Amino acid sequence: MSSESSMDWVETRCHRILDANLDRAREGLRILEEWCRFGLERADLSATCKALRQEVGSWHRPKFRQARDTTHDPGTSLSHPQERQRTDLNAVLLANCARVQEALRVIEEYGKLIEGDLSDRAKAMRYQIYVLESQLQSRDRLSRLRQARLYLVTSPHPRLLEVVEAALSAGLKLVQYRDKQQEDATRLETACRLAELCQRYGALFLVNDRVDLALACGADGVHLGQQDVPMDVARRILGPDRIVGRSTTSPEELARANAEGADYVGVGPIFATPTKPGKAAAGFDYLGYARQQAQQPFYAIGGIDVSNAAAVVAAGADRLAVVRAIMEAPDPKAATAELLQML
Ligand SMILES: Cc1ncc(COP(=O)(O)OP(=O)(O)O)c(N)n1
Ligand SMILES: Cc1nc(C(=O)O)sc1CCOP(=O)(O)O
Ligand SMILES: [Mg+2]
Repeated sequence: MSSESSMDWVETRCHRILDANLDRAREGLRILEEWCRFGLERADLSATCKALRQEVGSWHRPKFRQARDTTHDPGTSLSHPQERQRTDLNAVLLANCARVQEALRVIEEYGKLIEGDLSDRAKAMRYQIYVLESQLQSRDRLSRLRQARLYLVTSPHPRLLEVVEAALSAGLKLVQYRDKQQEDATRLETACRLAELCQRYGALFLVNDRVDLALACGADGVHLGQQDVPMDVARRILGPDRIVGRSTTSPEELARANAEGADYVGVGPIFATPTKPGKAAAGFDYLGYARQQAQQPFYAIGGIDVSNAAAVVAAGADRLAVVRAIMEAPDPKAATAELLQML
């Protein structure tokens, strides 16, 4: 093969690679656009996806399409089990964000051999997709939070991961790691393991009190009490895309949580509880008040289990947070399933 033809040979194959990845990027953007438009009903996000998709389309030169040779493409029959698996909507969004990012990375690299401007534009767009992914994750976190009716707040347990996994296997979708005794190194390690476990089950994972630990383990958010850092500090540290919850026990505390834009609030303790000794019950009166006044999802908490969950729901709670009802259950999976059934 002469050097000229070998150059043509490489160039033709680079055109094929660019052709395939331009299609891949456009297809992935279309999938994200459909959720933004019909799922989130977010005109701004769907317009962003549409504009990005149109721009990628404008890069698709005829010479790239002419290089297409699907018949001899060995990749058409290749597949990986993970490509067929989508555990939930979030997995669809994440997989297609990754698909677009990878395609743009390929266009950026091979574009350097063909068209420098194309490479630069692919690199710039890739960073836009990272931002879009965070926005989708944030919207997704809040929509997943709204769907989560049962909230497990953990307590120290010799087989903590096992208990939490049992509850996750029953369909639990919201976990908060709460441990006031351990030293930080152990808490960080446990938080990281719980974060990984929850991600595997498509559940949201938050850390109690400690914004630093929440940041370090990549948690979906943090739960703040009345004595913890201000909400704006937590958001500045975690970024705008994470969930920040606040405990409330009174109309004054609820008003403050509403004003500071808490993503959700705890409402309790409904009943006095040994898990939080010394805190008087706020009772059904405050629960009824919160139902009227809360401007965000609220979780009734404090002394709740299967024996009184129906009464708490009847008194106005749509969502429940529990510690002992699952952490101290002989069968955490069954206890979780029963509570979910009641919600
Ligand atoms: C969902 C939920 N609601 C309330 C609390 C209590 O938080 P806080 O007031 O910070 O008290 P401690 O949990 O820190 O003892 C919570 N953790 N989760
Ligand atoms: C962690 C916590 N916060 C509360 C509040 O009212 O803010 S009550 C509580 C403990 C709830 O434990 P159990 O489900 O075992 O009663
Ligand atoms: Mg606290």
